[in-house]
Amino acid sequence: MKALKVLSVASEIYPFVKTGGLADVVGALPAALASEGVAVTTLVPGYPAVMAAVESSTEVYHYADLFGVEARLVRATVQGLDLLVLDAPRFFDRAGNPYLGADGQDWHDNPQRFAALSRVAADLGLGRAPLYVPDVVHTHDWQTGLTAAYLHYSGEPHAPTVMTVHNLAFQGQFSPSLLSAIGLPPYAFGMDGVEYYGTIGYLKAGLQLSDRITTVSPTYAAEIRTPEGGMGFDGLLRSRAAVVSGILNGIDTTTWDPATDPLIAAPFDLKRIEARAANKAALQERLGLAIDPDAQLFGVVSRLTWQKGLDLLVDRLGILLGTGAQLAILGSGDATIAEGLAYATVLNPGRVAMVNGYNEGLAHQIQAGSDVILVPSRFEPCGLTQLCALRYGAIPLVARVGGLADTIIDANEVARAAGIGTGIQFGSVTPAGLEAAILRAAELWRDKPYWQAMQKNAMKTDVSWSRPAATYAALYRSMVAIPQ
Ligand SMILES: Nc1ncnc2c1ncn2[C@@H]1O[C@H](COP(=O)(O)OP(=O)(O)O[C@H]2O[C@H](CO)[C@@H](O)[C@H](O)[C@H]2O)[C@@H](O)[C@H]1O
Repeated sequence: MKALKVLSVASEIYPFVKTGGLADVVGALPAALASEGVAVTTLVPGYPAVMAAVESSTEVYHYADLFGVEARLVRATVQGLDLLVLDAPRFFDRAGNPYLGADGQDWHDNPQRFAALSRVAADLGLGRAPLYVPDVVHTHDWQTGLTAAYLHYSGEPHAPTVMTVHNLAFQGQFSPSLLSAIGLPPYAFGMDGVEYYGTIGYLKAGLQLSDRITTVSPTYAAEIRTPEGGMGFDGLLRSRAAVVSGILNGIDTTTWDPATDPLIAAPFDLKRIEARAANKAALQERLGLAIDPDAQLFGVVSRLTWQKGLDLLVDRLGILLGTGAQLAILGSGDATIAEGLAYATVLNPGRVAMVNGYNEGLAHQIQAGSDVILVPSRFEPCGLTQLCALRYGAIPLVARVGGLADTIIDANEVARAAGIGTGIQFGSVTPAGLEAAILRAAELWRDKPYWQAMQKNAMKTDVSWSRPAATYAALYRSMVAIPQ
């Protein structure tokens, strides 16, 4: 079968630039899809970290004036990834976060920066760079949403588009006065175009004008079509329900392999599950927690935002500690949430530890050494942390929302009797809901044979990219038949 050429377009990609799970998925898709006969090329902005990684490249296109700046589009293979890099120094050669300046505010020219990324993706989709012409254009999140608009308003034949929503909370809304500056015609500013509650909506444009829409779990695909979960887009998504689907994320099972992980203290697998104990002791030691094999150790690896529900944990910390448990947190983000958690460590030395920051090694150690991984999210499109937890035999305790609902089998009475169950879910994402789940976790912890059965069930769960990749490949193949 002829390899299908898919242009994936995103504002971040692991291992070069990551602020969240989007980067992990964008970085993992190419390898996962290669075995499905799909050749993915990823278009990303030329941030300093990306430019530094590019050793040699070929120029594919040159822009004398891309929304006011000069730019080159170059192609390079870096660490096995086939990249198209938008080298536009005046937009992307800036230290720090892809979206925010050192003052924590959005870069003032974000509308132009991400319009430029989308404009280039559209030019490729229109076949304007003969060195690379994709069969399908796959965009991710609001930063690439205008791609579908540029293609649509070109009025020319072009590659079909699919947009994946990793998080509906980030919508990219900008002033309508920018319409001509970002190269859109006046008639694009309507309900069936890019207009969104009086603004130009980048995510709106993608959701309205892409041929297909996916999100990262079936449950989230259903939730976003409801007023509670739609964040303003439920009506649009209901009207486009026929082209909306949910495809679960996977994780890189080579990087996340407890049998070979060089970042953890002691390797283990299904047959040597008892070796987890050495990882637990090493983690307790590293974080200054009491070295106690019997204390149930809860771990958190998370962005600290309202979405992730960690304020609920602060609220019910007393309950958790009351069961004799310990808590290890790694997170970065919202200063108020971080302060609440840091204060808890001061009050509970040896029982609560918090590391504020981004740390990959520690993330692996928390997965390998914790007994439970907490993910009390208010909403969760898919979630990767609980997938890593399954693979590492750390029992996920999760809110029953989005991809968390789809990936964890709750160890309720029926599941327990049947010997199935991979984790603990709670339905009401409130302090009381979390409290009940923590108390259930404590009770299950006392039933050691069942706890170990759960760990084994968890570790046997397929969290790889193989099934999702096959589903994406089938979707792309169904799209190349779309007449434009
Ligand atoms: N301080 C830290 N140090 C080290 N590692 C850290 C870390 N904080 C987070 N991580 C890791 O980064 C990844 C983030 O994944 P999430 O699924 O939580 O993504 P996020 O909510 O950012 O993204 C959105 O996109 C992804 C991808 O589609 C969806 O799964 C998700 O539901 C959606 O909200 C996880 O592997 C996590 O362990």
